Amino acid sequence: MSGIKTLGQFIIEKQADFPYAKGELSRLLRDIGIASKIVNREVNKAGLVDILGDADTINIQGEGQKKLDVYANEQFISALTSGGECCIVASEEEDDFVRIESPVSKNARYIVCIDPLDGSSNIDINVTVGTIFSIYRRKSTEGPATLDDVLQKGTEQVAAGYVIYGSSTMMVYTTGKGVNGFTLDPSIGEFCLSHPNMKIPEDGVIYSINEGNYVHFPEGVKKYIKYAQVEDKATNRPYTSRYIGAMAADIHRSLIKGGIYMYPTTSASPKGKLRLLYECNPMAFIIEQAGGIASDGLNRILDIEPTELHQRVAIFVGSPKMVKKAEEFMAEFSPVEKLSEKTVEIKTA
Ligand SMILES: O=P(O)(O)OC[C@H]1O[C@](O)(COP(=O)(O)O)[C@@H](O)[C@@H]1O
Ligand SMILES: [Mg+2]
Ligand SMILES: [Mg+2]
Repeated sequence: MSGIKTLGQFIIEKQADFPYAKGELSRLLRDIGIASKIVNREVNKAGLVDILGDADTINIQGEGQKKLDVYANEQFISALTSGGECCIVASEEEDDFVRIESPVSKNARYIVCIDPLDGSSNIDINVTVGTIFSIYRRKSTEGPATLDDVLQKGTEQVAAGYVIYGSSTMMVYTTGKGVNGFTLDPSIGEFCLSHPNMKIPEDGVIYSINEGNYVHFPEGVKKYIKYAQVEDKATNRPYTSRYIGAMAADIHRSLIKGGIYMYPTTSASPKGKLRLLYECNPMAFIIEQAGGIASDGLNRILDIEPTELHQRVAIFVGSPKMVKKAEEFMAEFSPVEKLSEKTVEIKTA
């Protein structure tokens, strides 16, 4: 056979990295791969069938759902239900976590957190969208899995990945032993290893942020953006600005080319906009595994203790040199510091 290695073959080969594992995680990844191929099929013909546009429903986040948000959510839950390895799915599109109670999942011990369709506002205009997922092991096997099993820190992830439905369709994932990327070959209907052992460049020249929110950004972010725009040949500035509006795609670009992606707090979203469980933790795990950094501007994303299912958080993620620089600005101008300065002012007045 040719030198092609399919996702299925790769997963089986990597099973040897986990000698005590029974293949459940591999089967879970396989199920996610299958659902993503079904979603890919619909995304690719979205303009031809009645699947574009709004679903006329609102999710728990208060965001209008697209028909494809709903469709992708159903496909992933259905694949994870019939696969038998998942006991709970926590989805961005569901108000509460979904407990999987089928005869085949009786002994299932994995939790999947998922953003079934990321960047869904791109779908109507034929621009890249994605899927982001994160996998945890249940804390205990006693009784039914609970919310406590879902609310684990990002450091507890056993695997995470994303799929981007772009000019080609790719799945990128990690099980904590590096990052590998697979491109869907439509002629054989298989994800094939195309980007082995992915490493993010140490530095980059692309910054990615929704600059329309500029006036609402914290001072540290405003200062970083100005820094990015100043001419300085020694540090390759001014940087280039790029923003697709689908986190998975924007971070994928950083992973390949180097760069920083930021979604800070704003006055409209004082806790940040992106979701810790479905978006930030999985992308942070992948980027760290590729040699990058992911923080909320001051603290490592993976160390944040989740307290609620749909928790939001600020994120600065990408090439280590760029994220460290942005963190320097955040530390210098953080509200915490400002608050203490203010306290001093009040005390001395
Ligand atoms: O339009 P904004 O505010 O820049 O937000 C874009 C961000 O929101 C998201 O689209 C949220 O994803 P969903 O489509 O899953 O809700 C991110 O992927 C993206 O980076
Ligand atoms: Mg999203
Ligand atoms: Mg989504």
